[in-house]
Amino acid sequence: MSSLTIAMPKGRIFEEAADLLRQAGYRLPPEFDDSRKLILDVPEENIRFILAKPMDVTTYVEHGVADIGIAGKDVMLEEERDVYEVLDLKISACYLAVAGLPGAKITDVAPKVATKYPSVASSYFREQGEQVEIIKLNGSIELAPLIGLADRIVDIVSTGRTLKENGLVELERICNITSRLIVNPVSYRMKDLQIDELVERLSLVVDGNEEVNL
Ligand SMILES: Nc1ncnc2c1ncn2[C@@H]1O[C@H](COP(=O)(O)OP(=O)(O)OP(=O)(O)O)[C@@H](O)[C@H]1O
Ligand SMILES: O=P(O)(O)OC[C@H]1O[C@H](OP(=O)(O)OP(=O)(O)O)[C@H](O)[C@@H]1O
Repeated sequence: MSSLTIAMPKGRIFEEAADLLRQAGYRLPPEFDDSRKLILDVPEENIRFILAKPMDVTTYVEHGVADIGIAGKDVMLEEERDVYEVLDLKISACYLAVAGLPGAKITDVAPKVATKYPSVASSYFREQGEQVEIIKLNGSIELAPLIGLADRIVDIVSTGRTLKENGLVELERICNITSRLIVNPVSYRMKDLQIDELVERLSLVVDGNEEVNL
C-alpha cells in the first residue's frame, strides 16, 4: 500500500492536531513534537508528515505533494484552493472580527482596513456595501490603528487579550474558525481506502471529544 503524506501546520495548531491523531490511535513518536525536521516519516503507520507554515498547507495539498492537510478555516477562506474539506476537527477555535479604537469617527470615503486576510476582508466589506481600502500586513495587525496606519482591522480573536491590551474593541464578528482536514482530489480517488480510514478514525475522536465537552 502506498504511503500517505500529511501536511501539518507548524505553530499553534500542531500540538492539538498531533494529540487528535494520537487519540485516533496513530503511534507518533515523542520526538515528533519538538523536532526541527520538516519531513517526519512514521514507517509503522505508513505515513509521512511534512511540516509547513499554516498559510501554506493548502498549497502543498492543492499541488498534490501532500495527500492530506490540516488547515485553519481562515486559511481556506483566504486562499480558496482546489481541495476537498472533509472534516471539521473542531480544534484551534477562534474567530475573525473587525476591530478598531473605541469611539473612532471614520470620515474617509474609503476607510483603511489592515489585515492578514485581504480577500476575506474585501468580500466581507463588499457584502456589507462598504467601500474600504485594504492594507495587507503579515502580523501585529493590532498595531495599525494605534499608529494611524488604518482605521480598522480584520483579524483573528481567540481570548480577546491582544485587543484588550492594545485598547481596541471588537466591532463586528465575521465568522467562527476551526481547523479542517483537507484532501487533494486526485489522492482521494487513488488512496480512497486509506483516506477514508483516517477520516473515520478522526471523526470518532472529534465526536467523542464533543460529547466530553458538553
Ligand atoms: N489566537 C489565534 N491567533 C491566530 N491564529 C489562531 C489563533 N487561535 C487559533 N488560530 C489558528 O491557528 C492558525 C495560525 O497558527 P499560527 O499562529 O501558528 O500561524 P501563523 O499565524 O502563520 O504564525 P506566525 O506567522 O506567527 O508563525 C490560524 O490559521 C488559525 O486557524
Ligand atoms: O485573542 P487573542 O488570544 O489575543 O489572540 C489573537 C491574536 O493572536 C494572533 O496573533 P499572533 O500571536 O499569531 O501574532 P501575529 O500578530 O504575529 O500574527 C492574532 O493575529 C491576534 O493578534
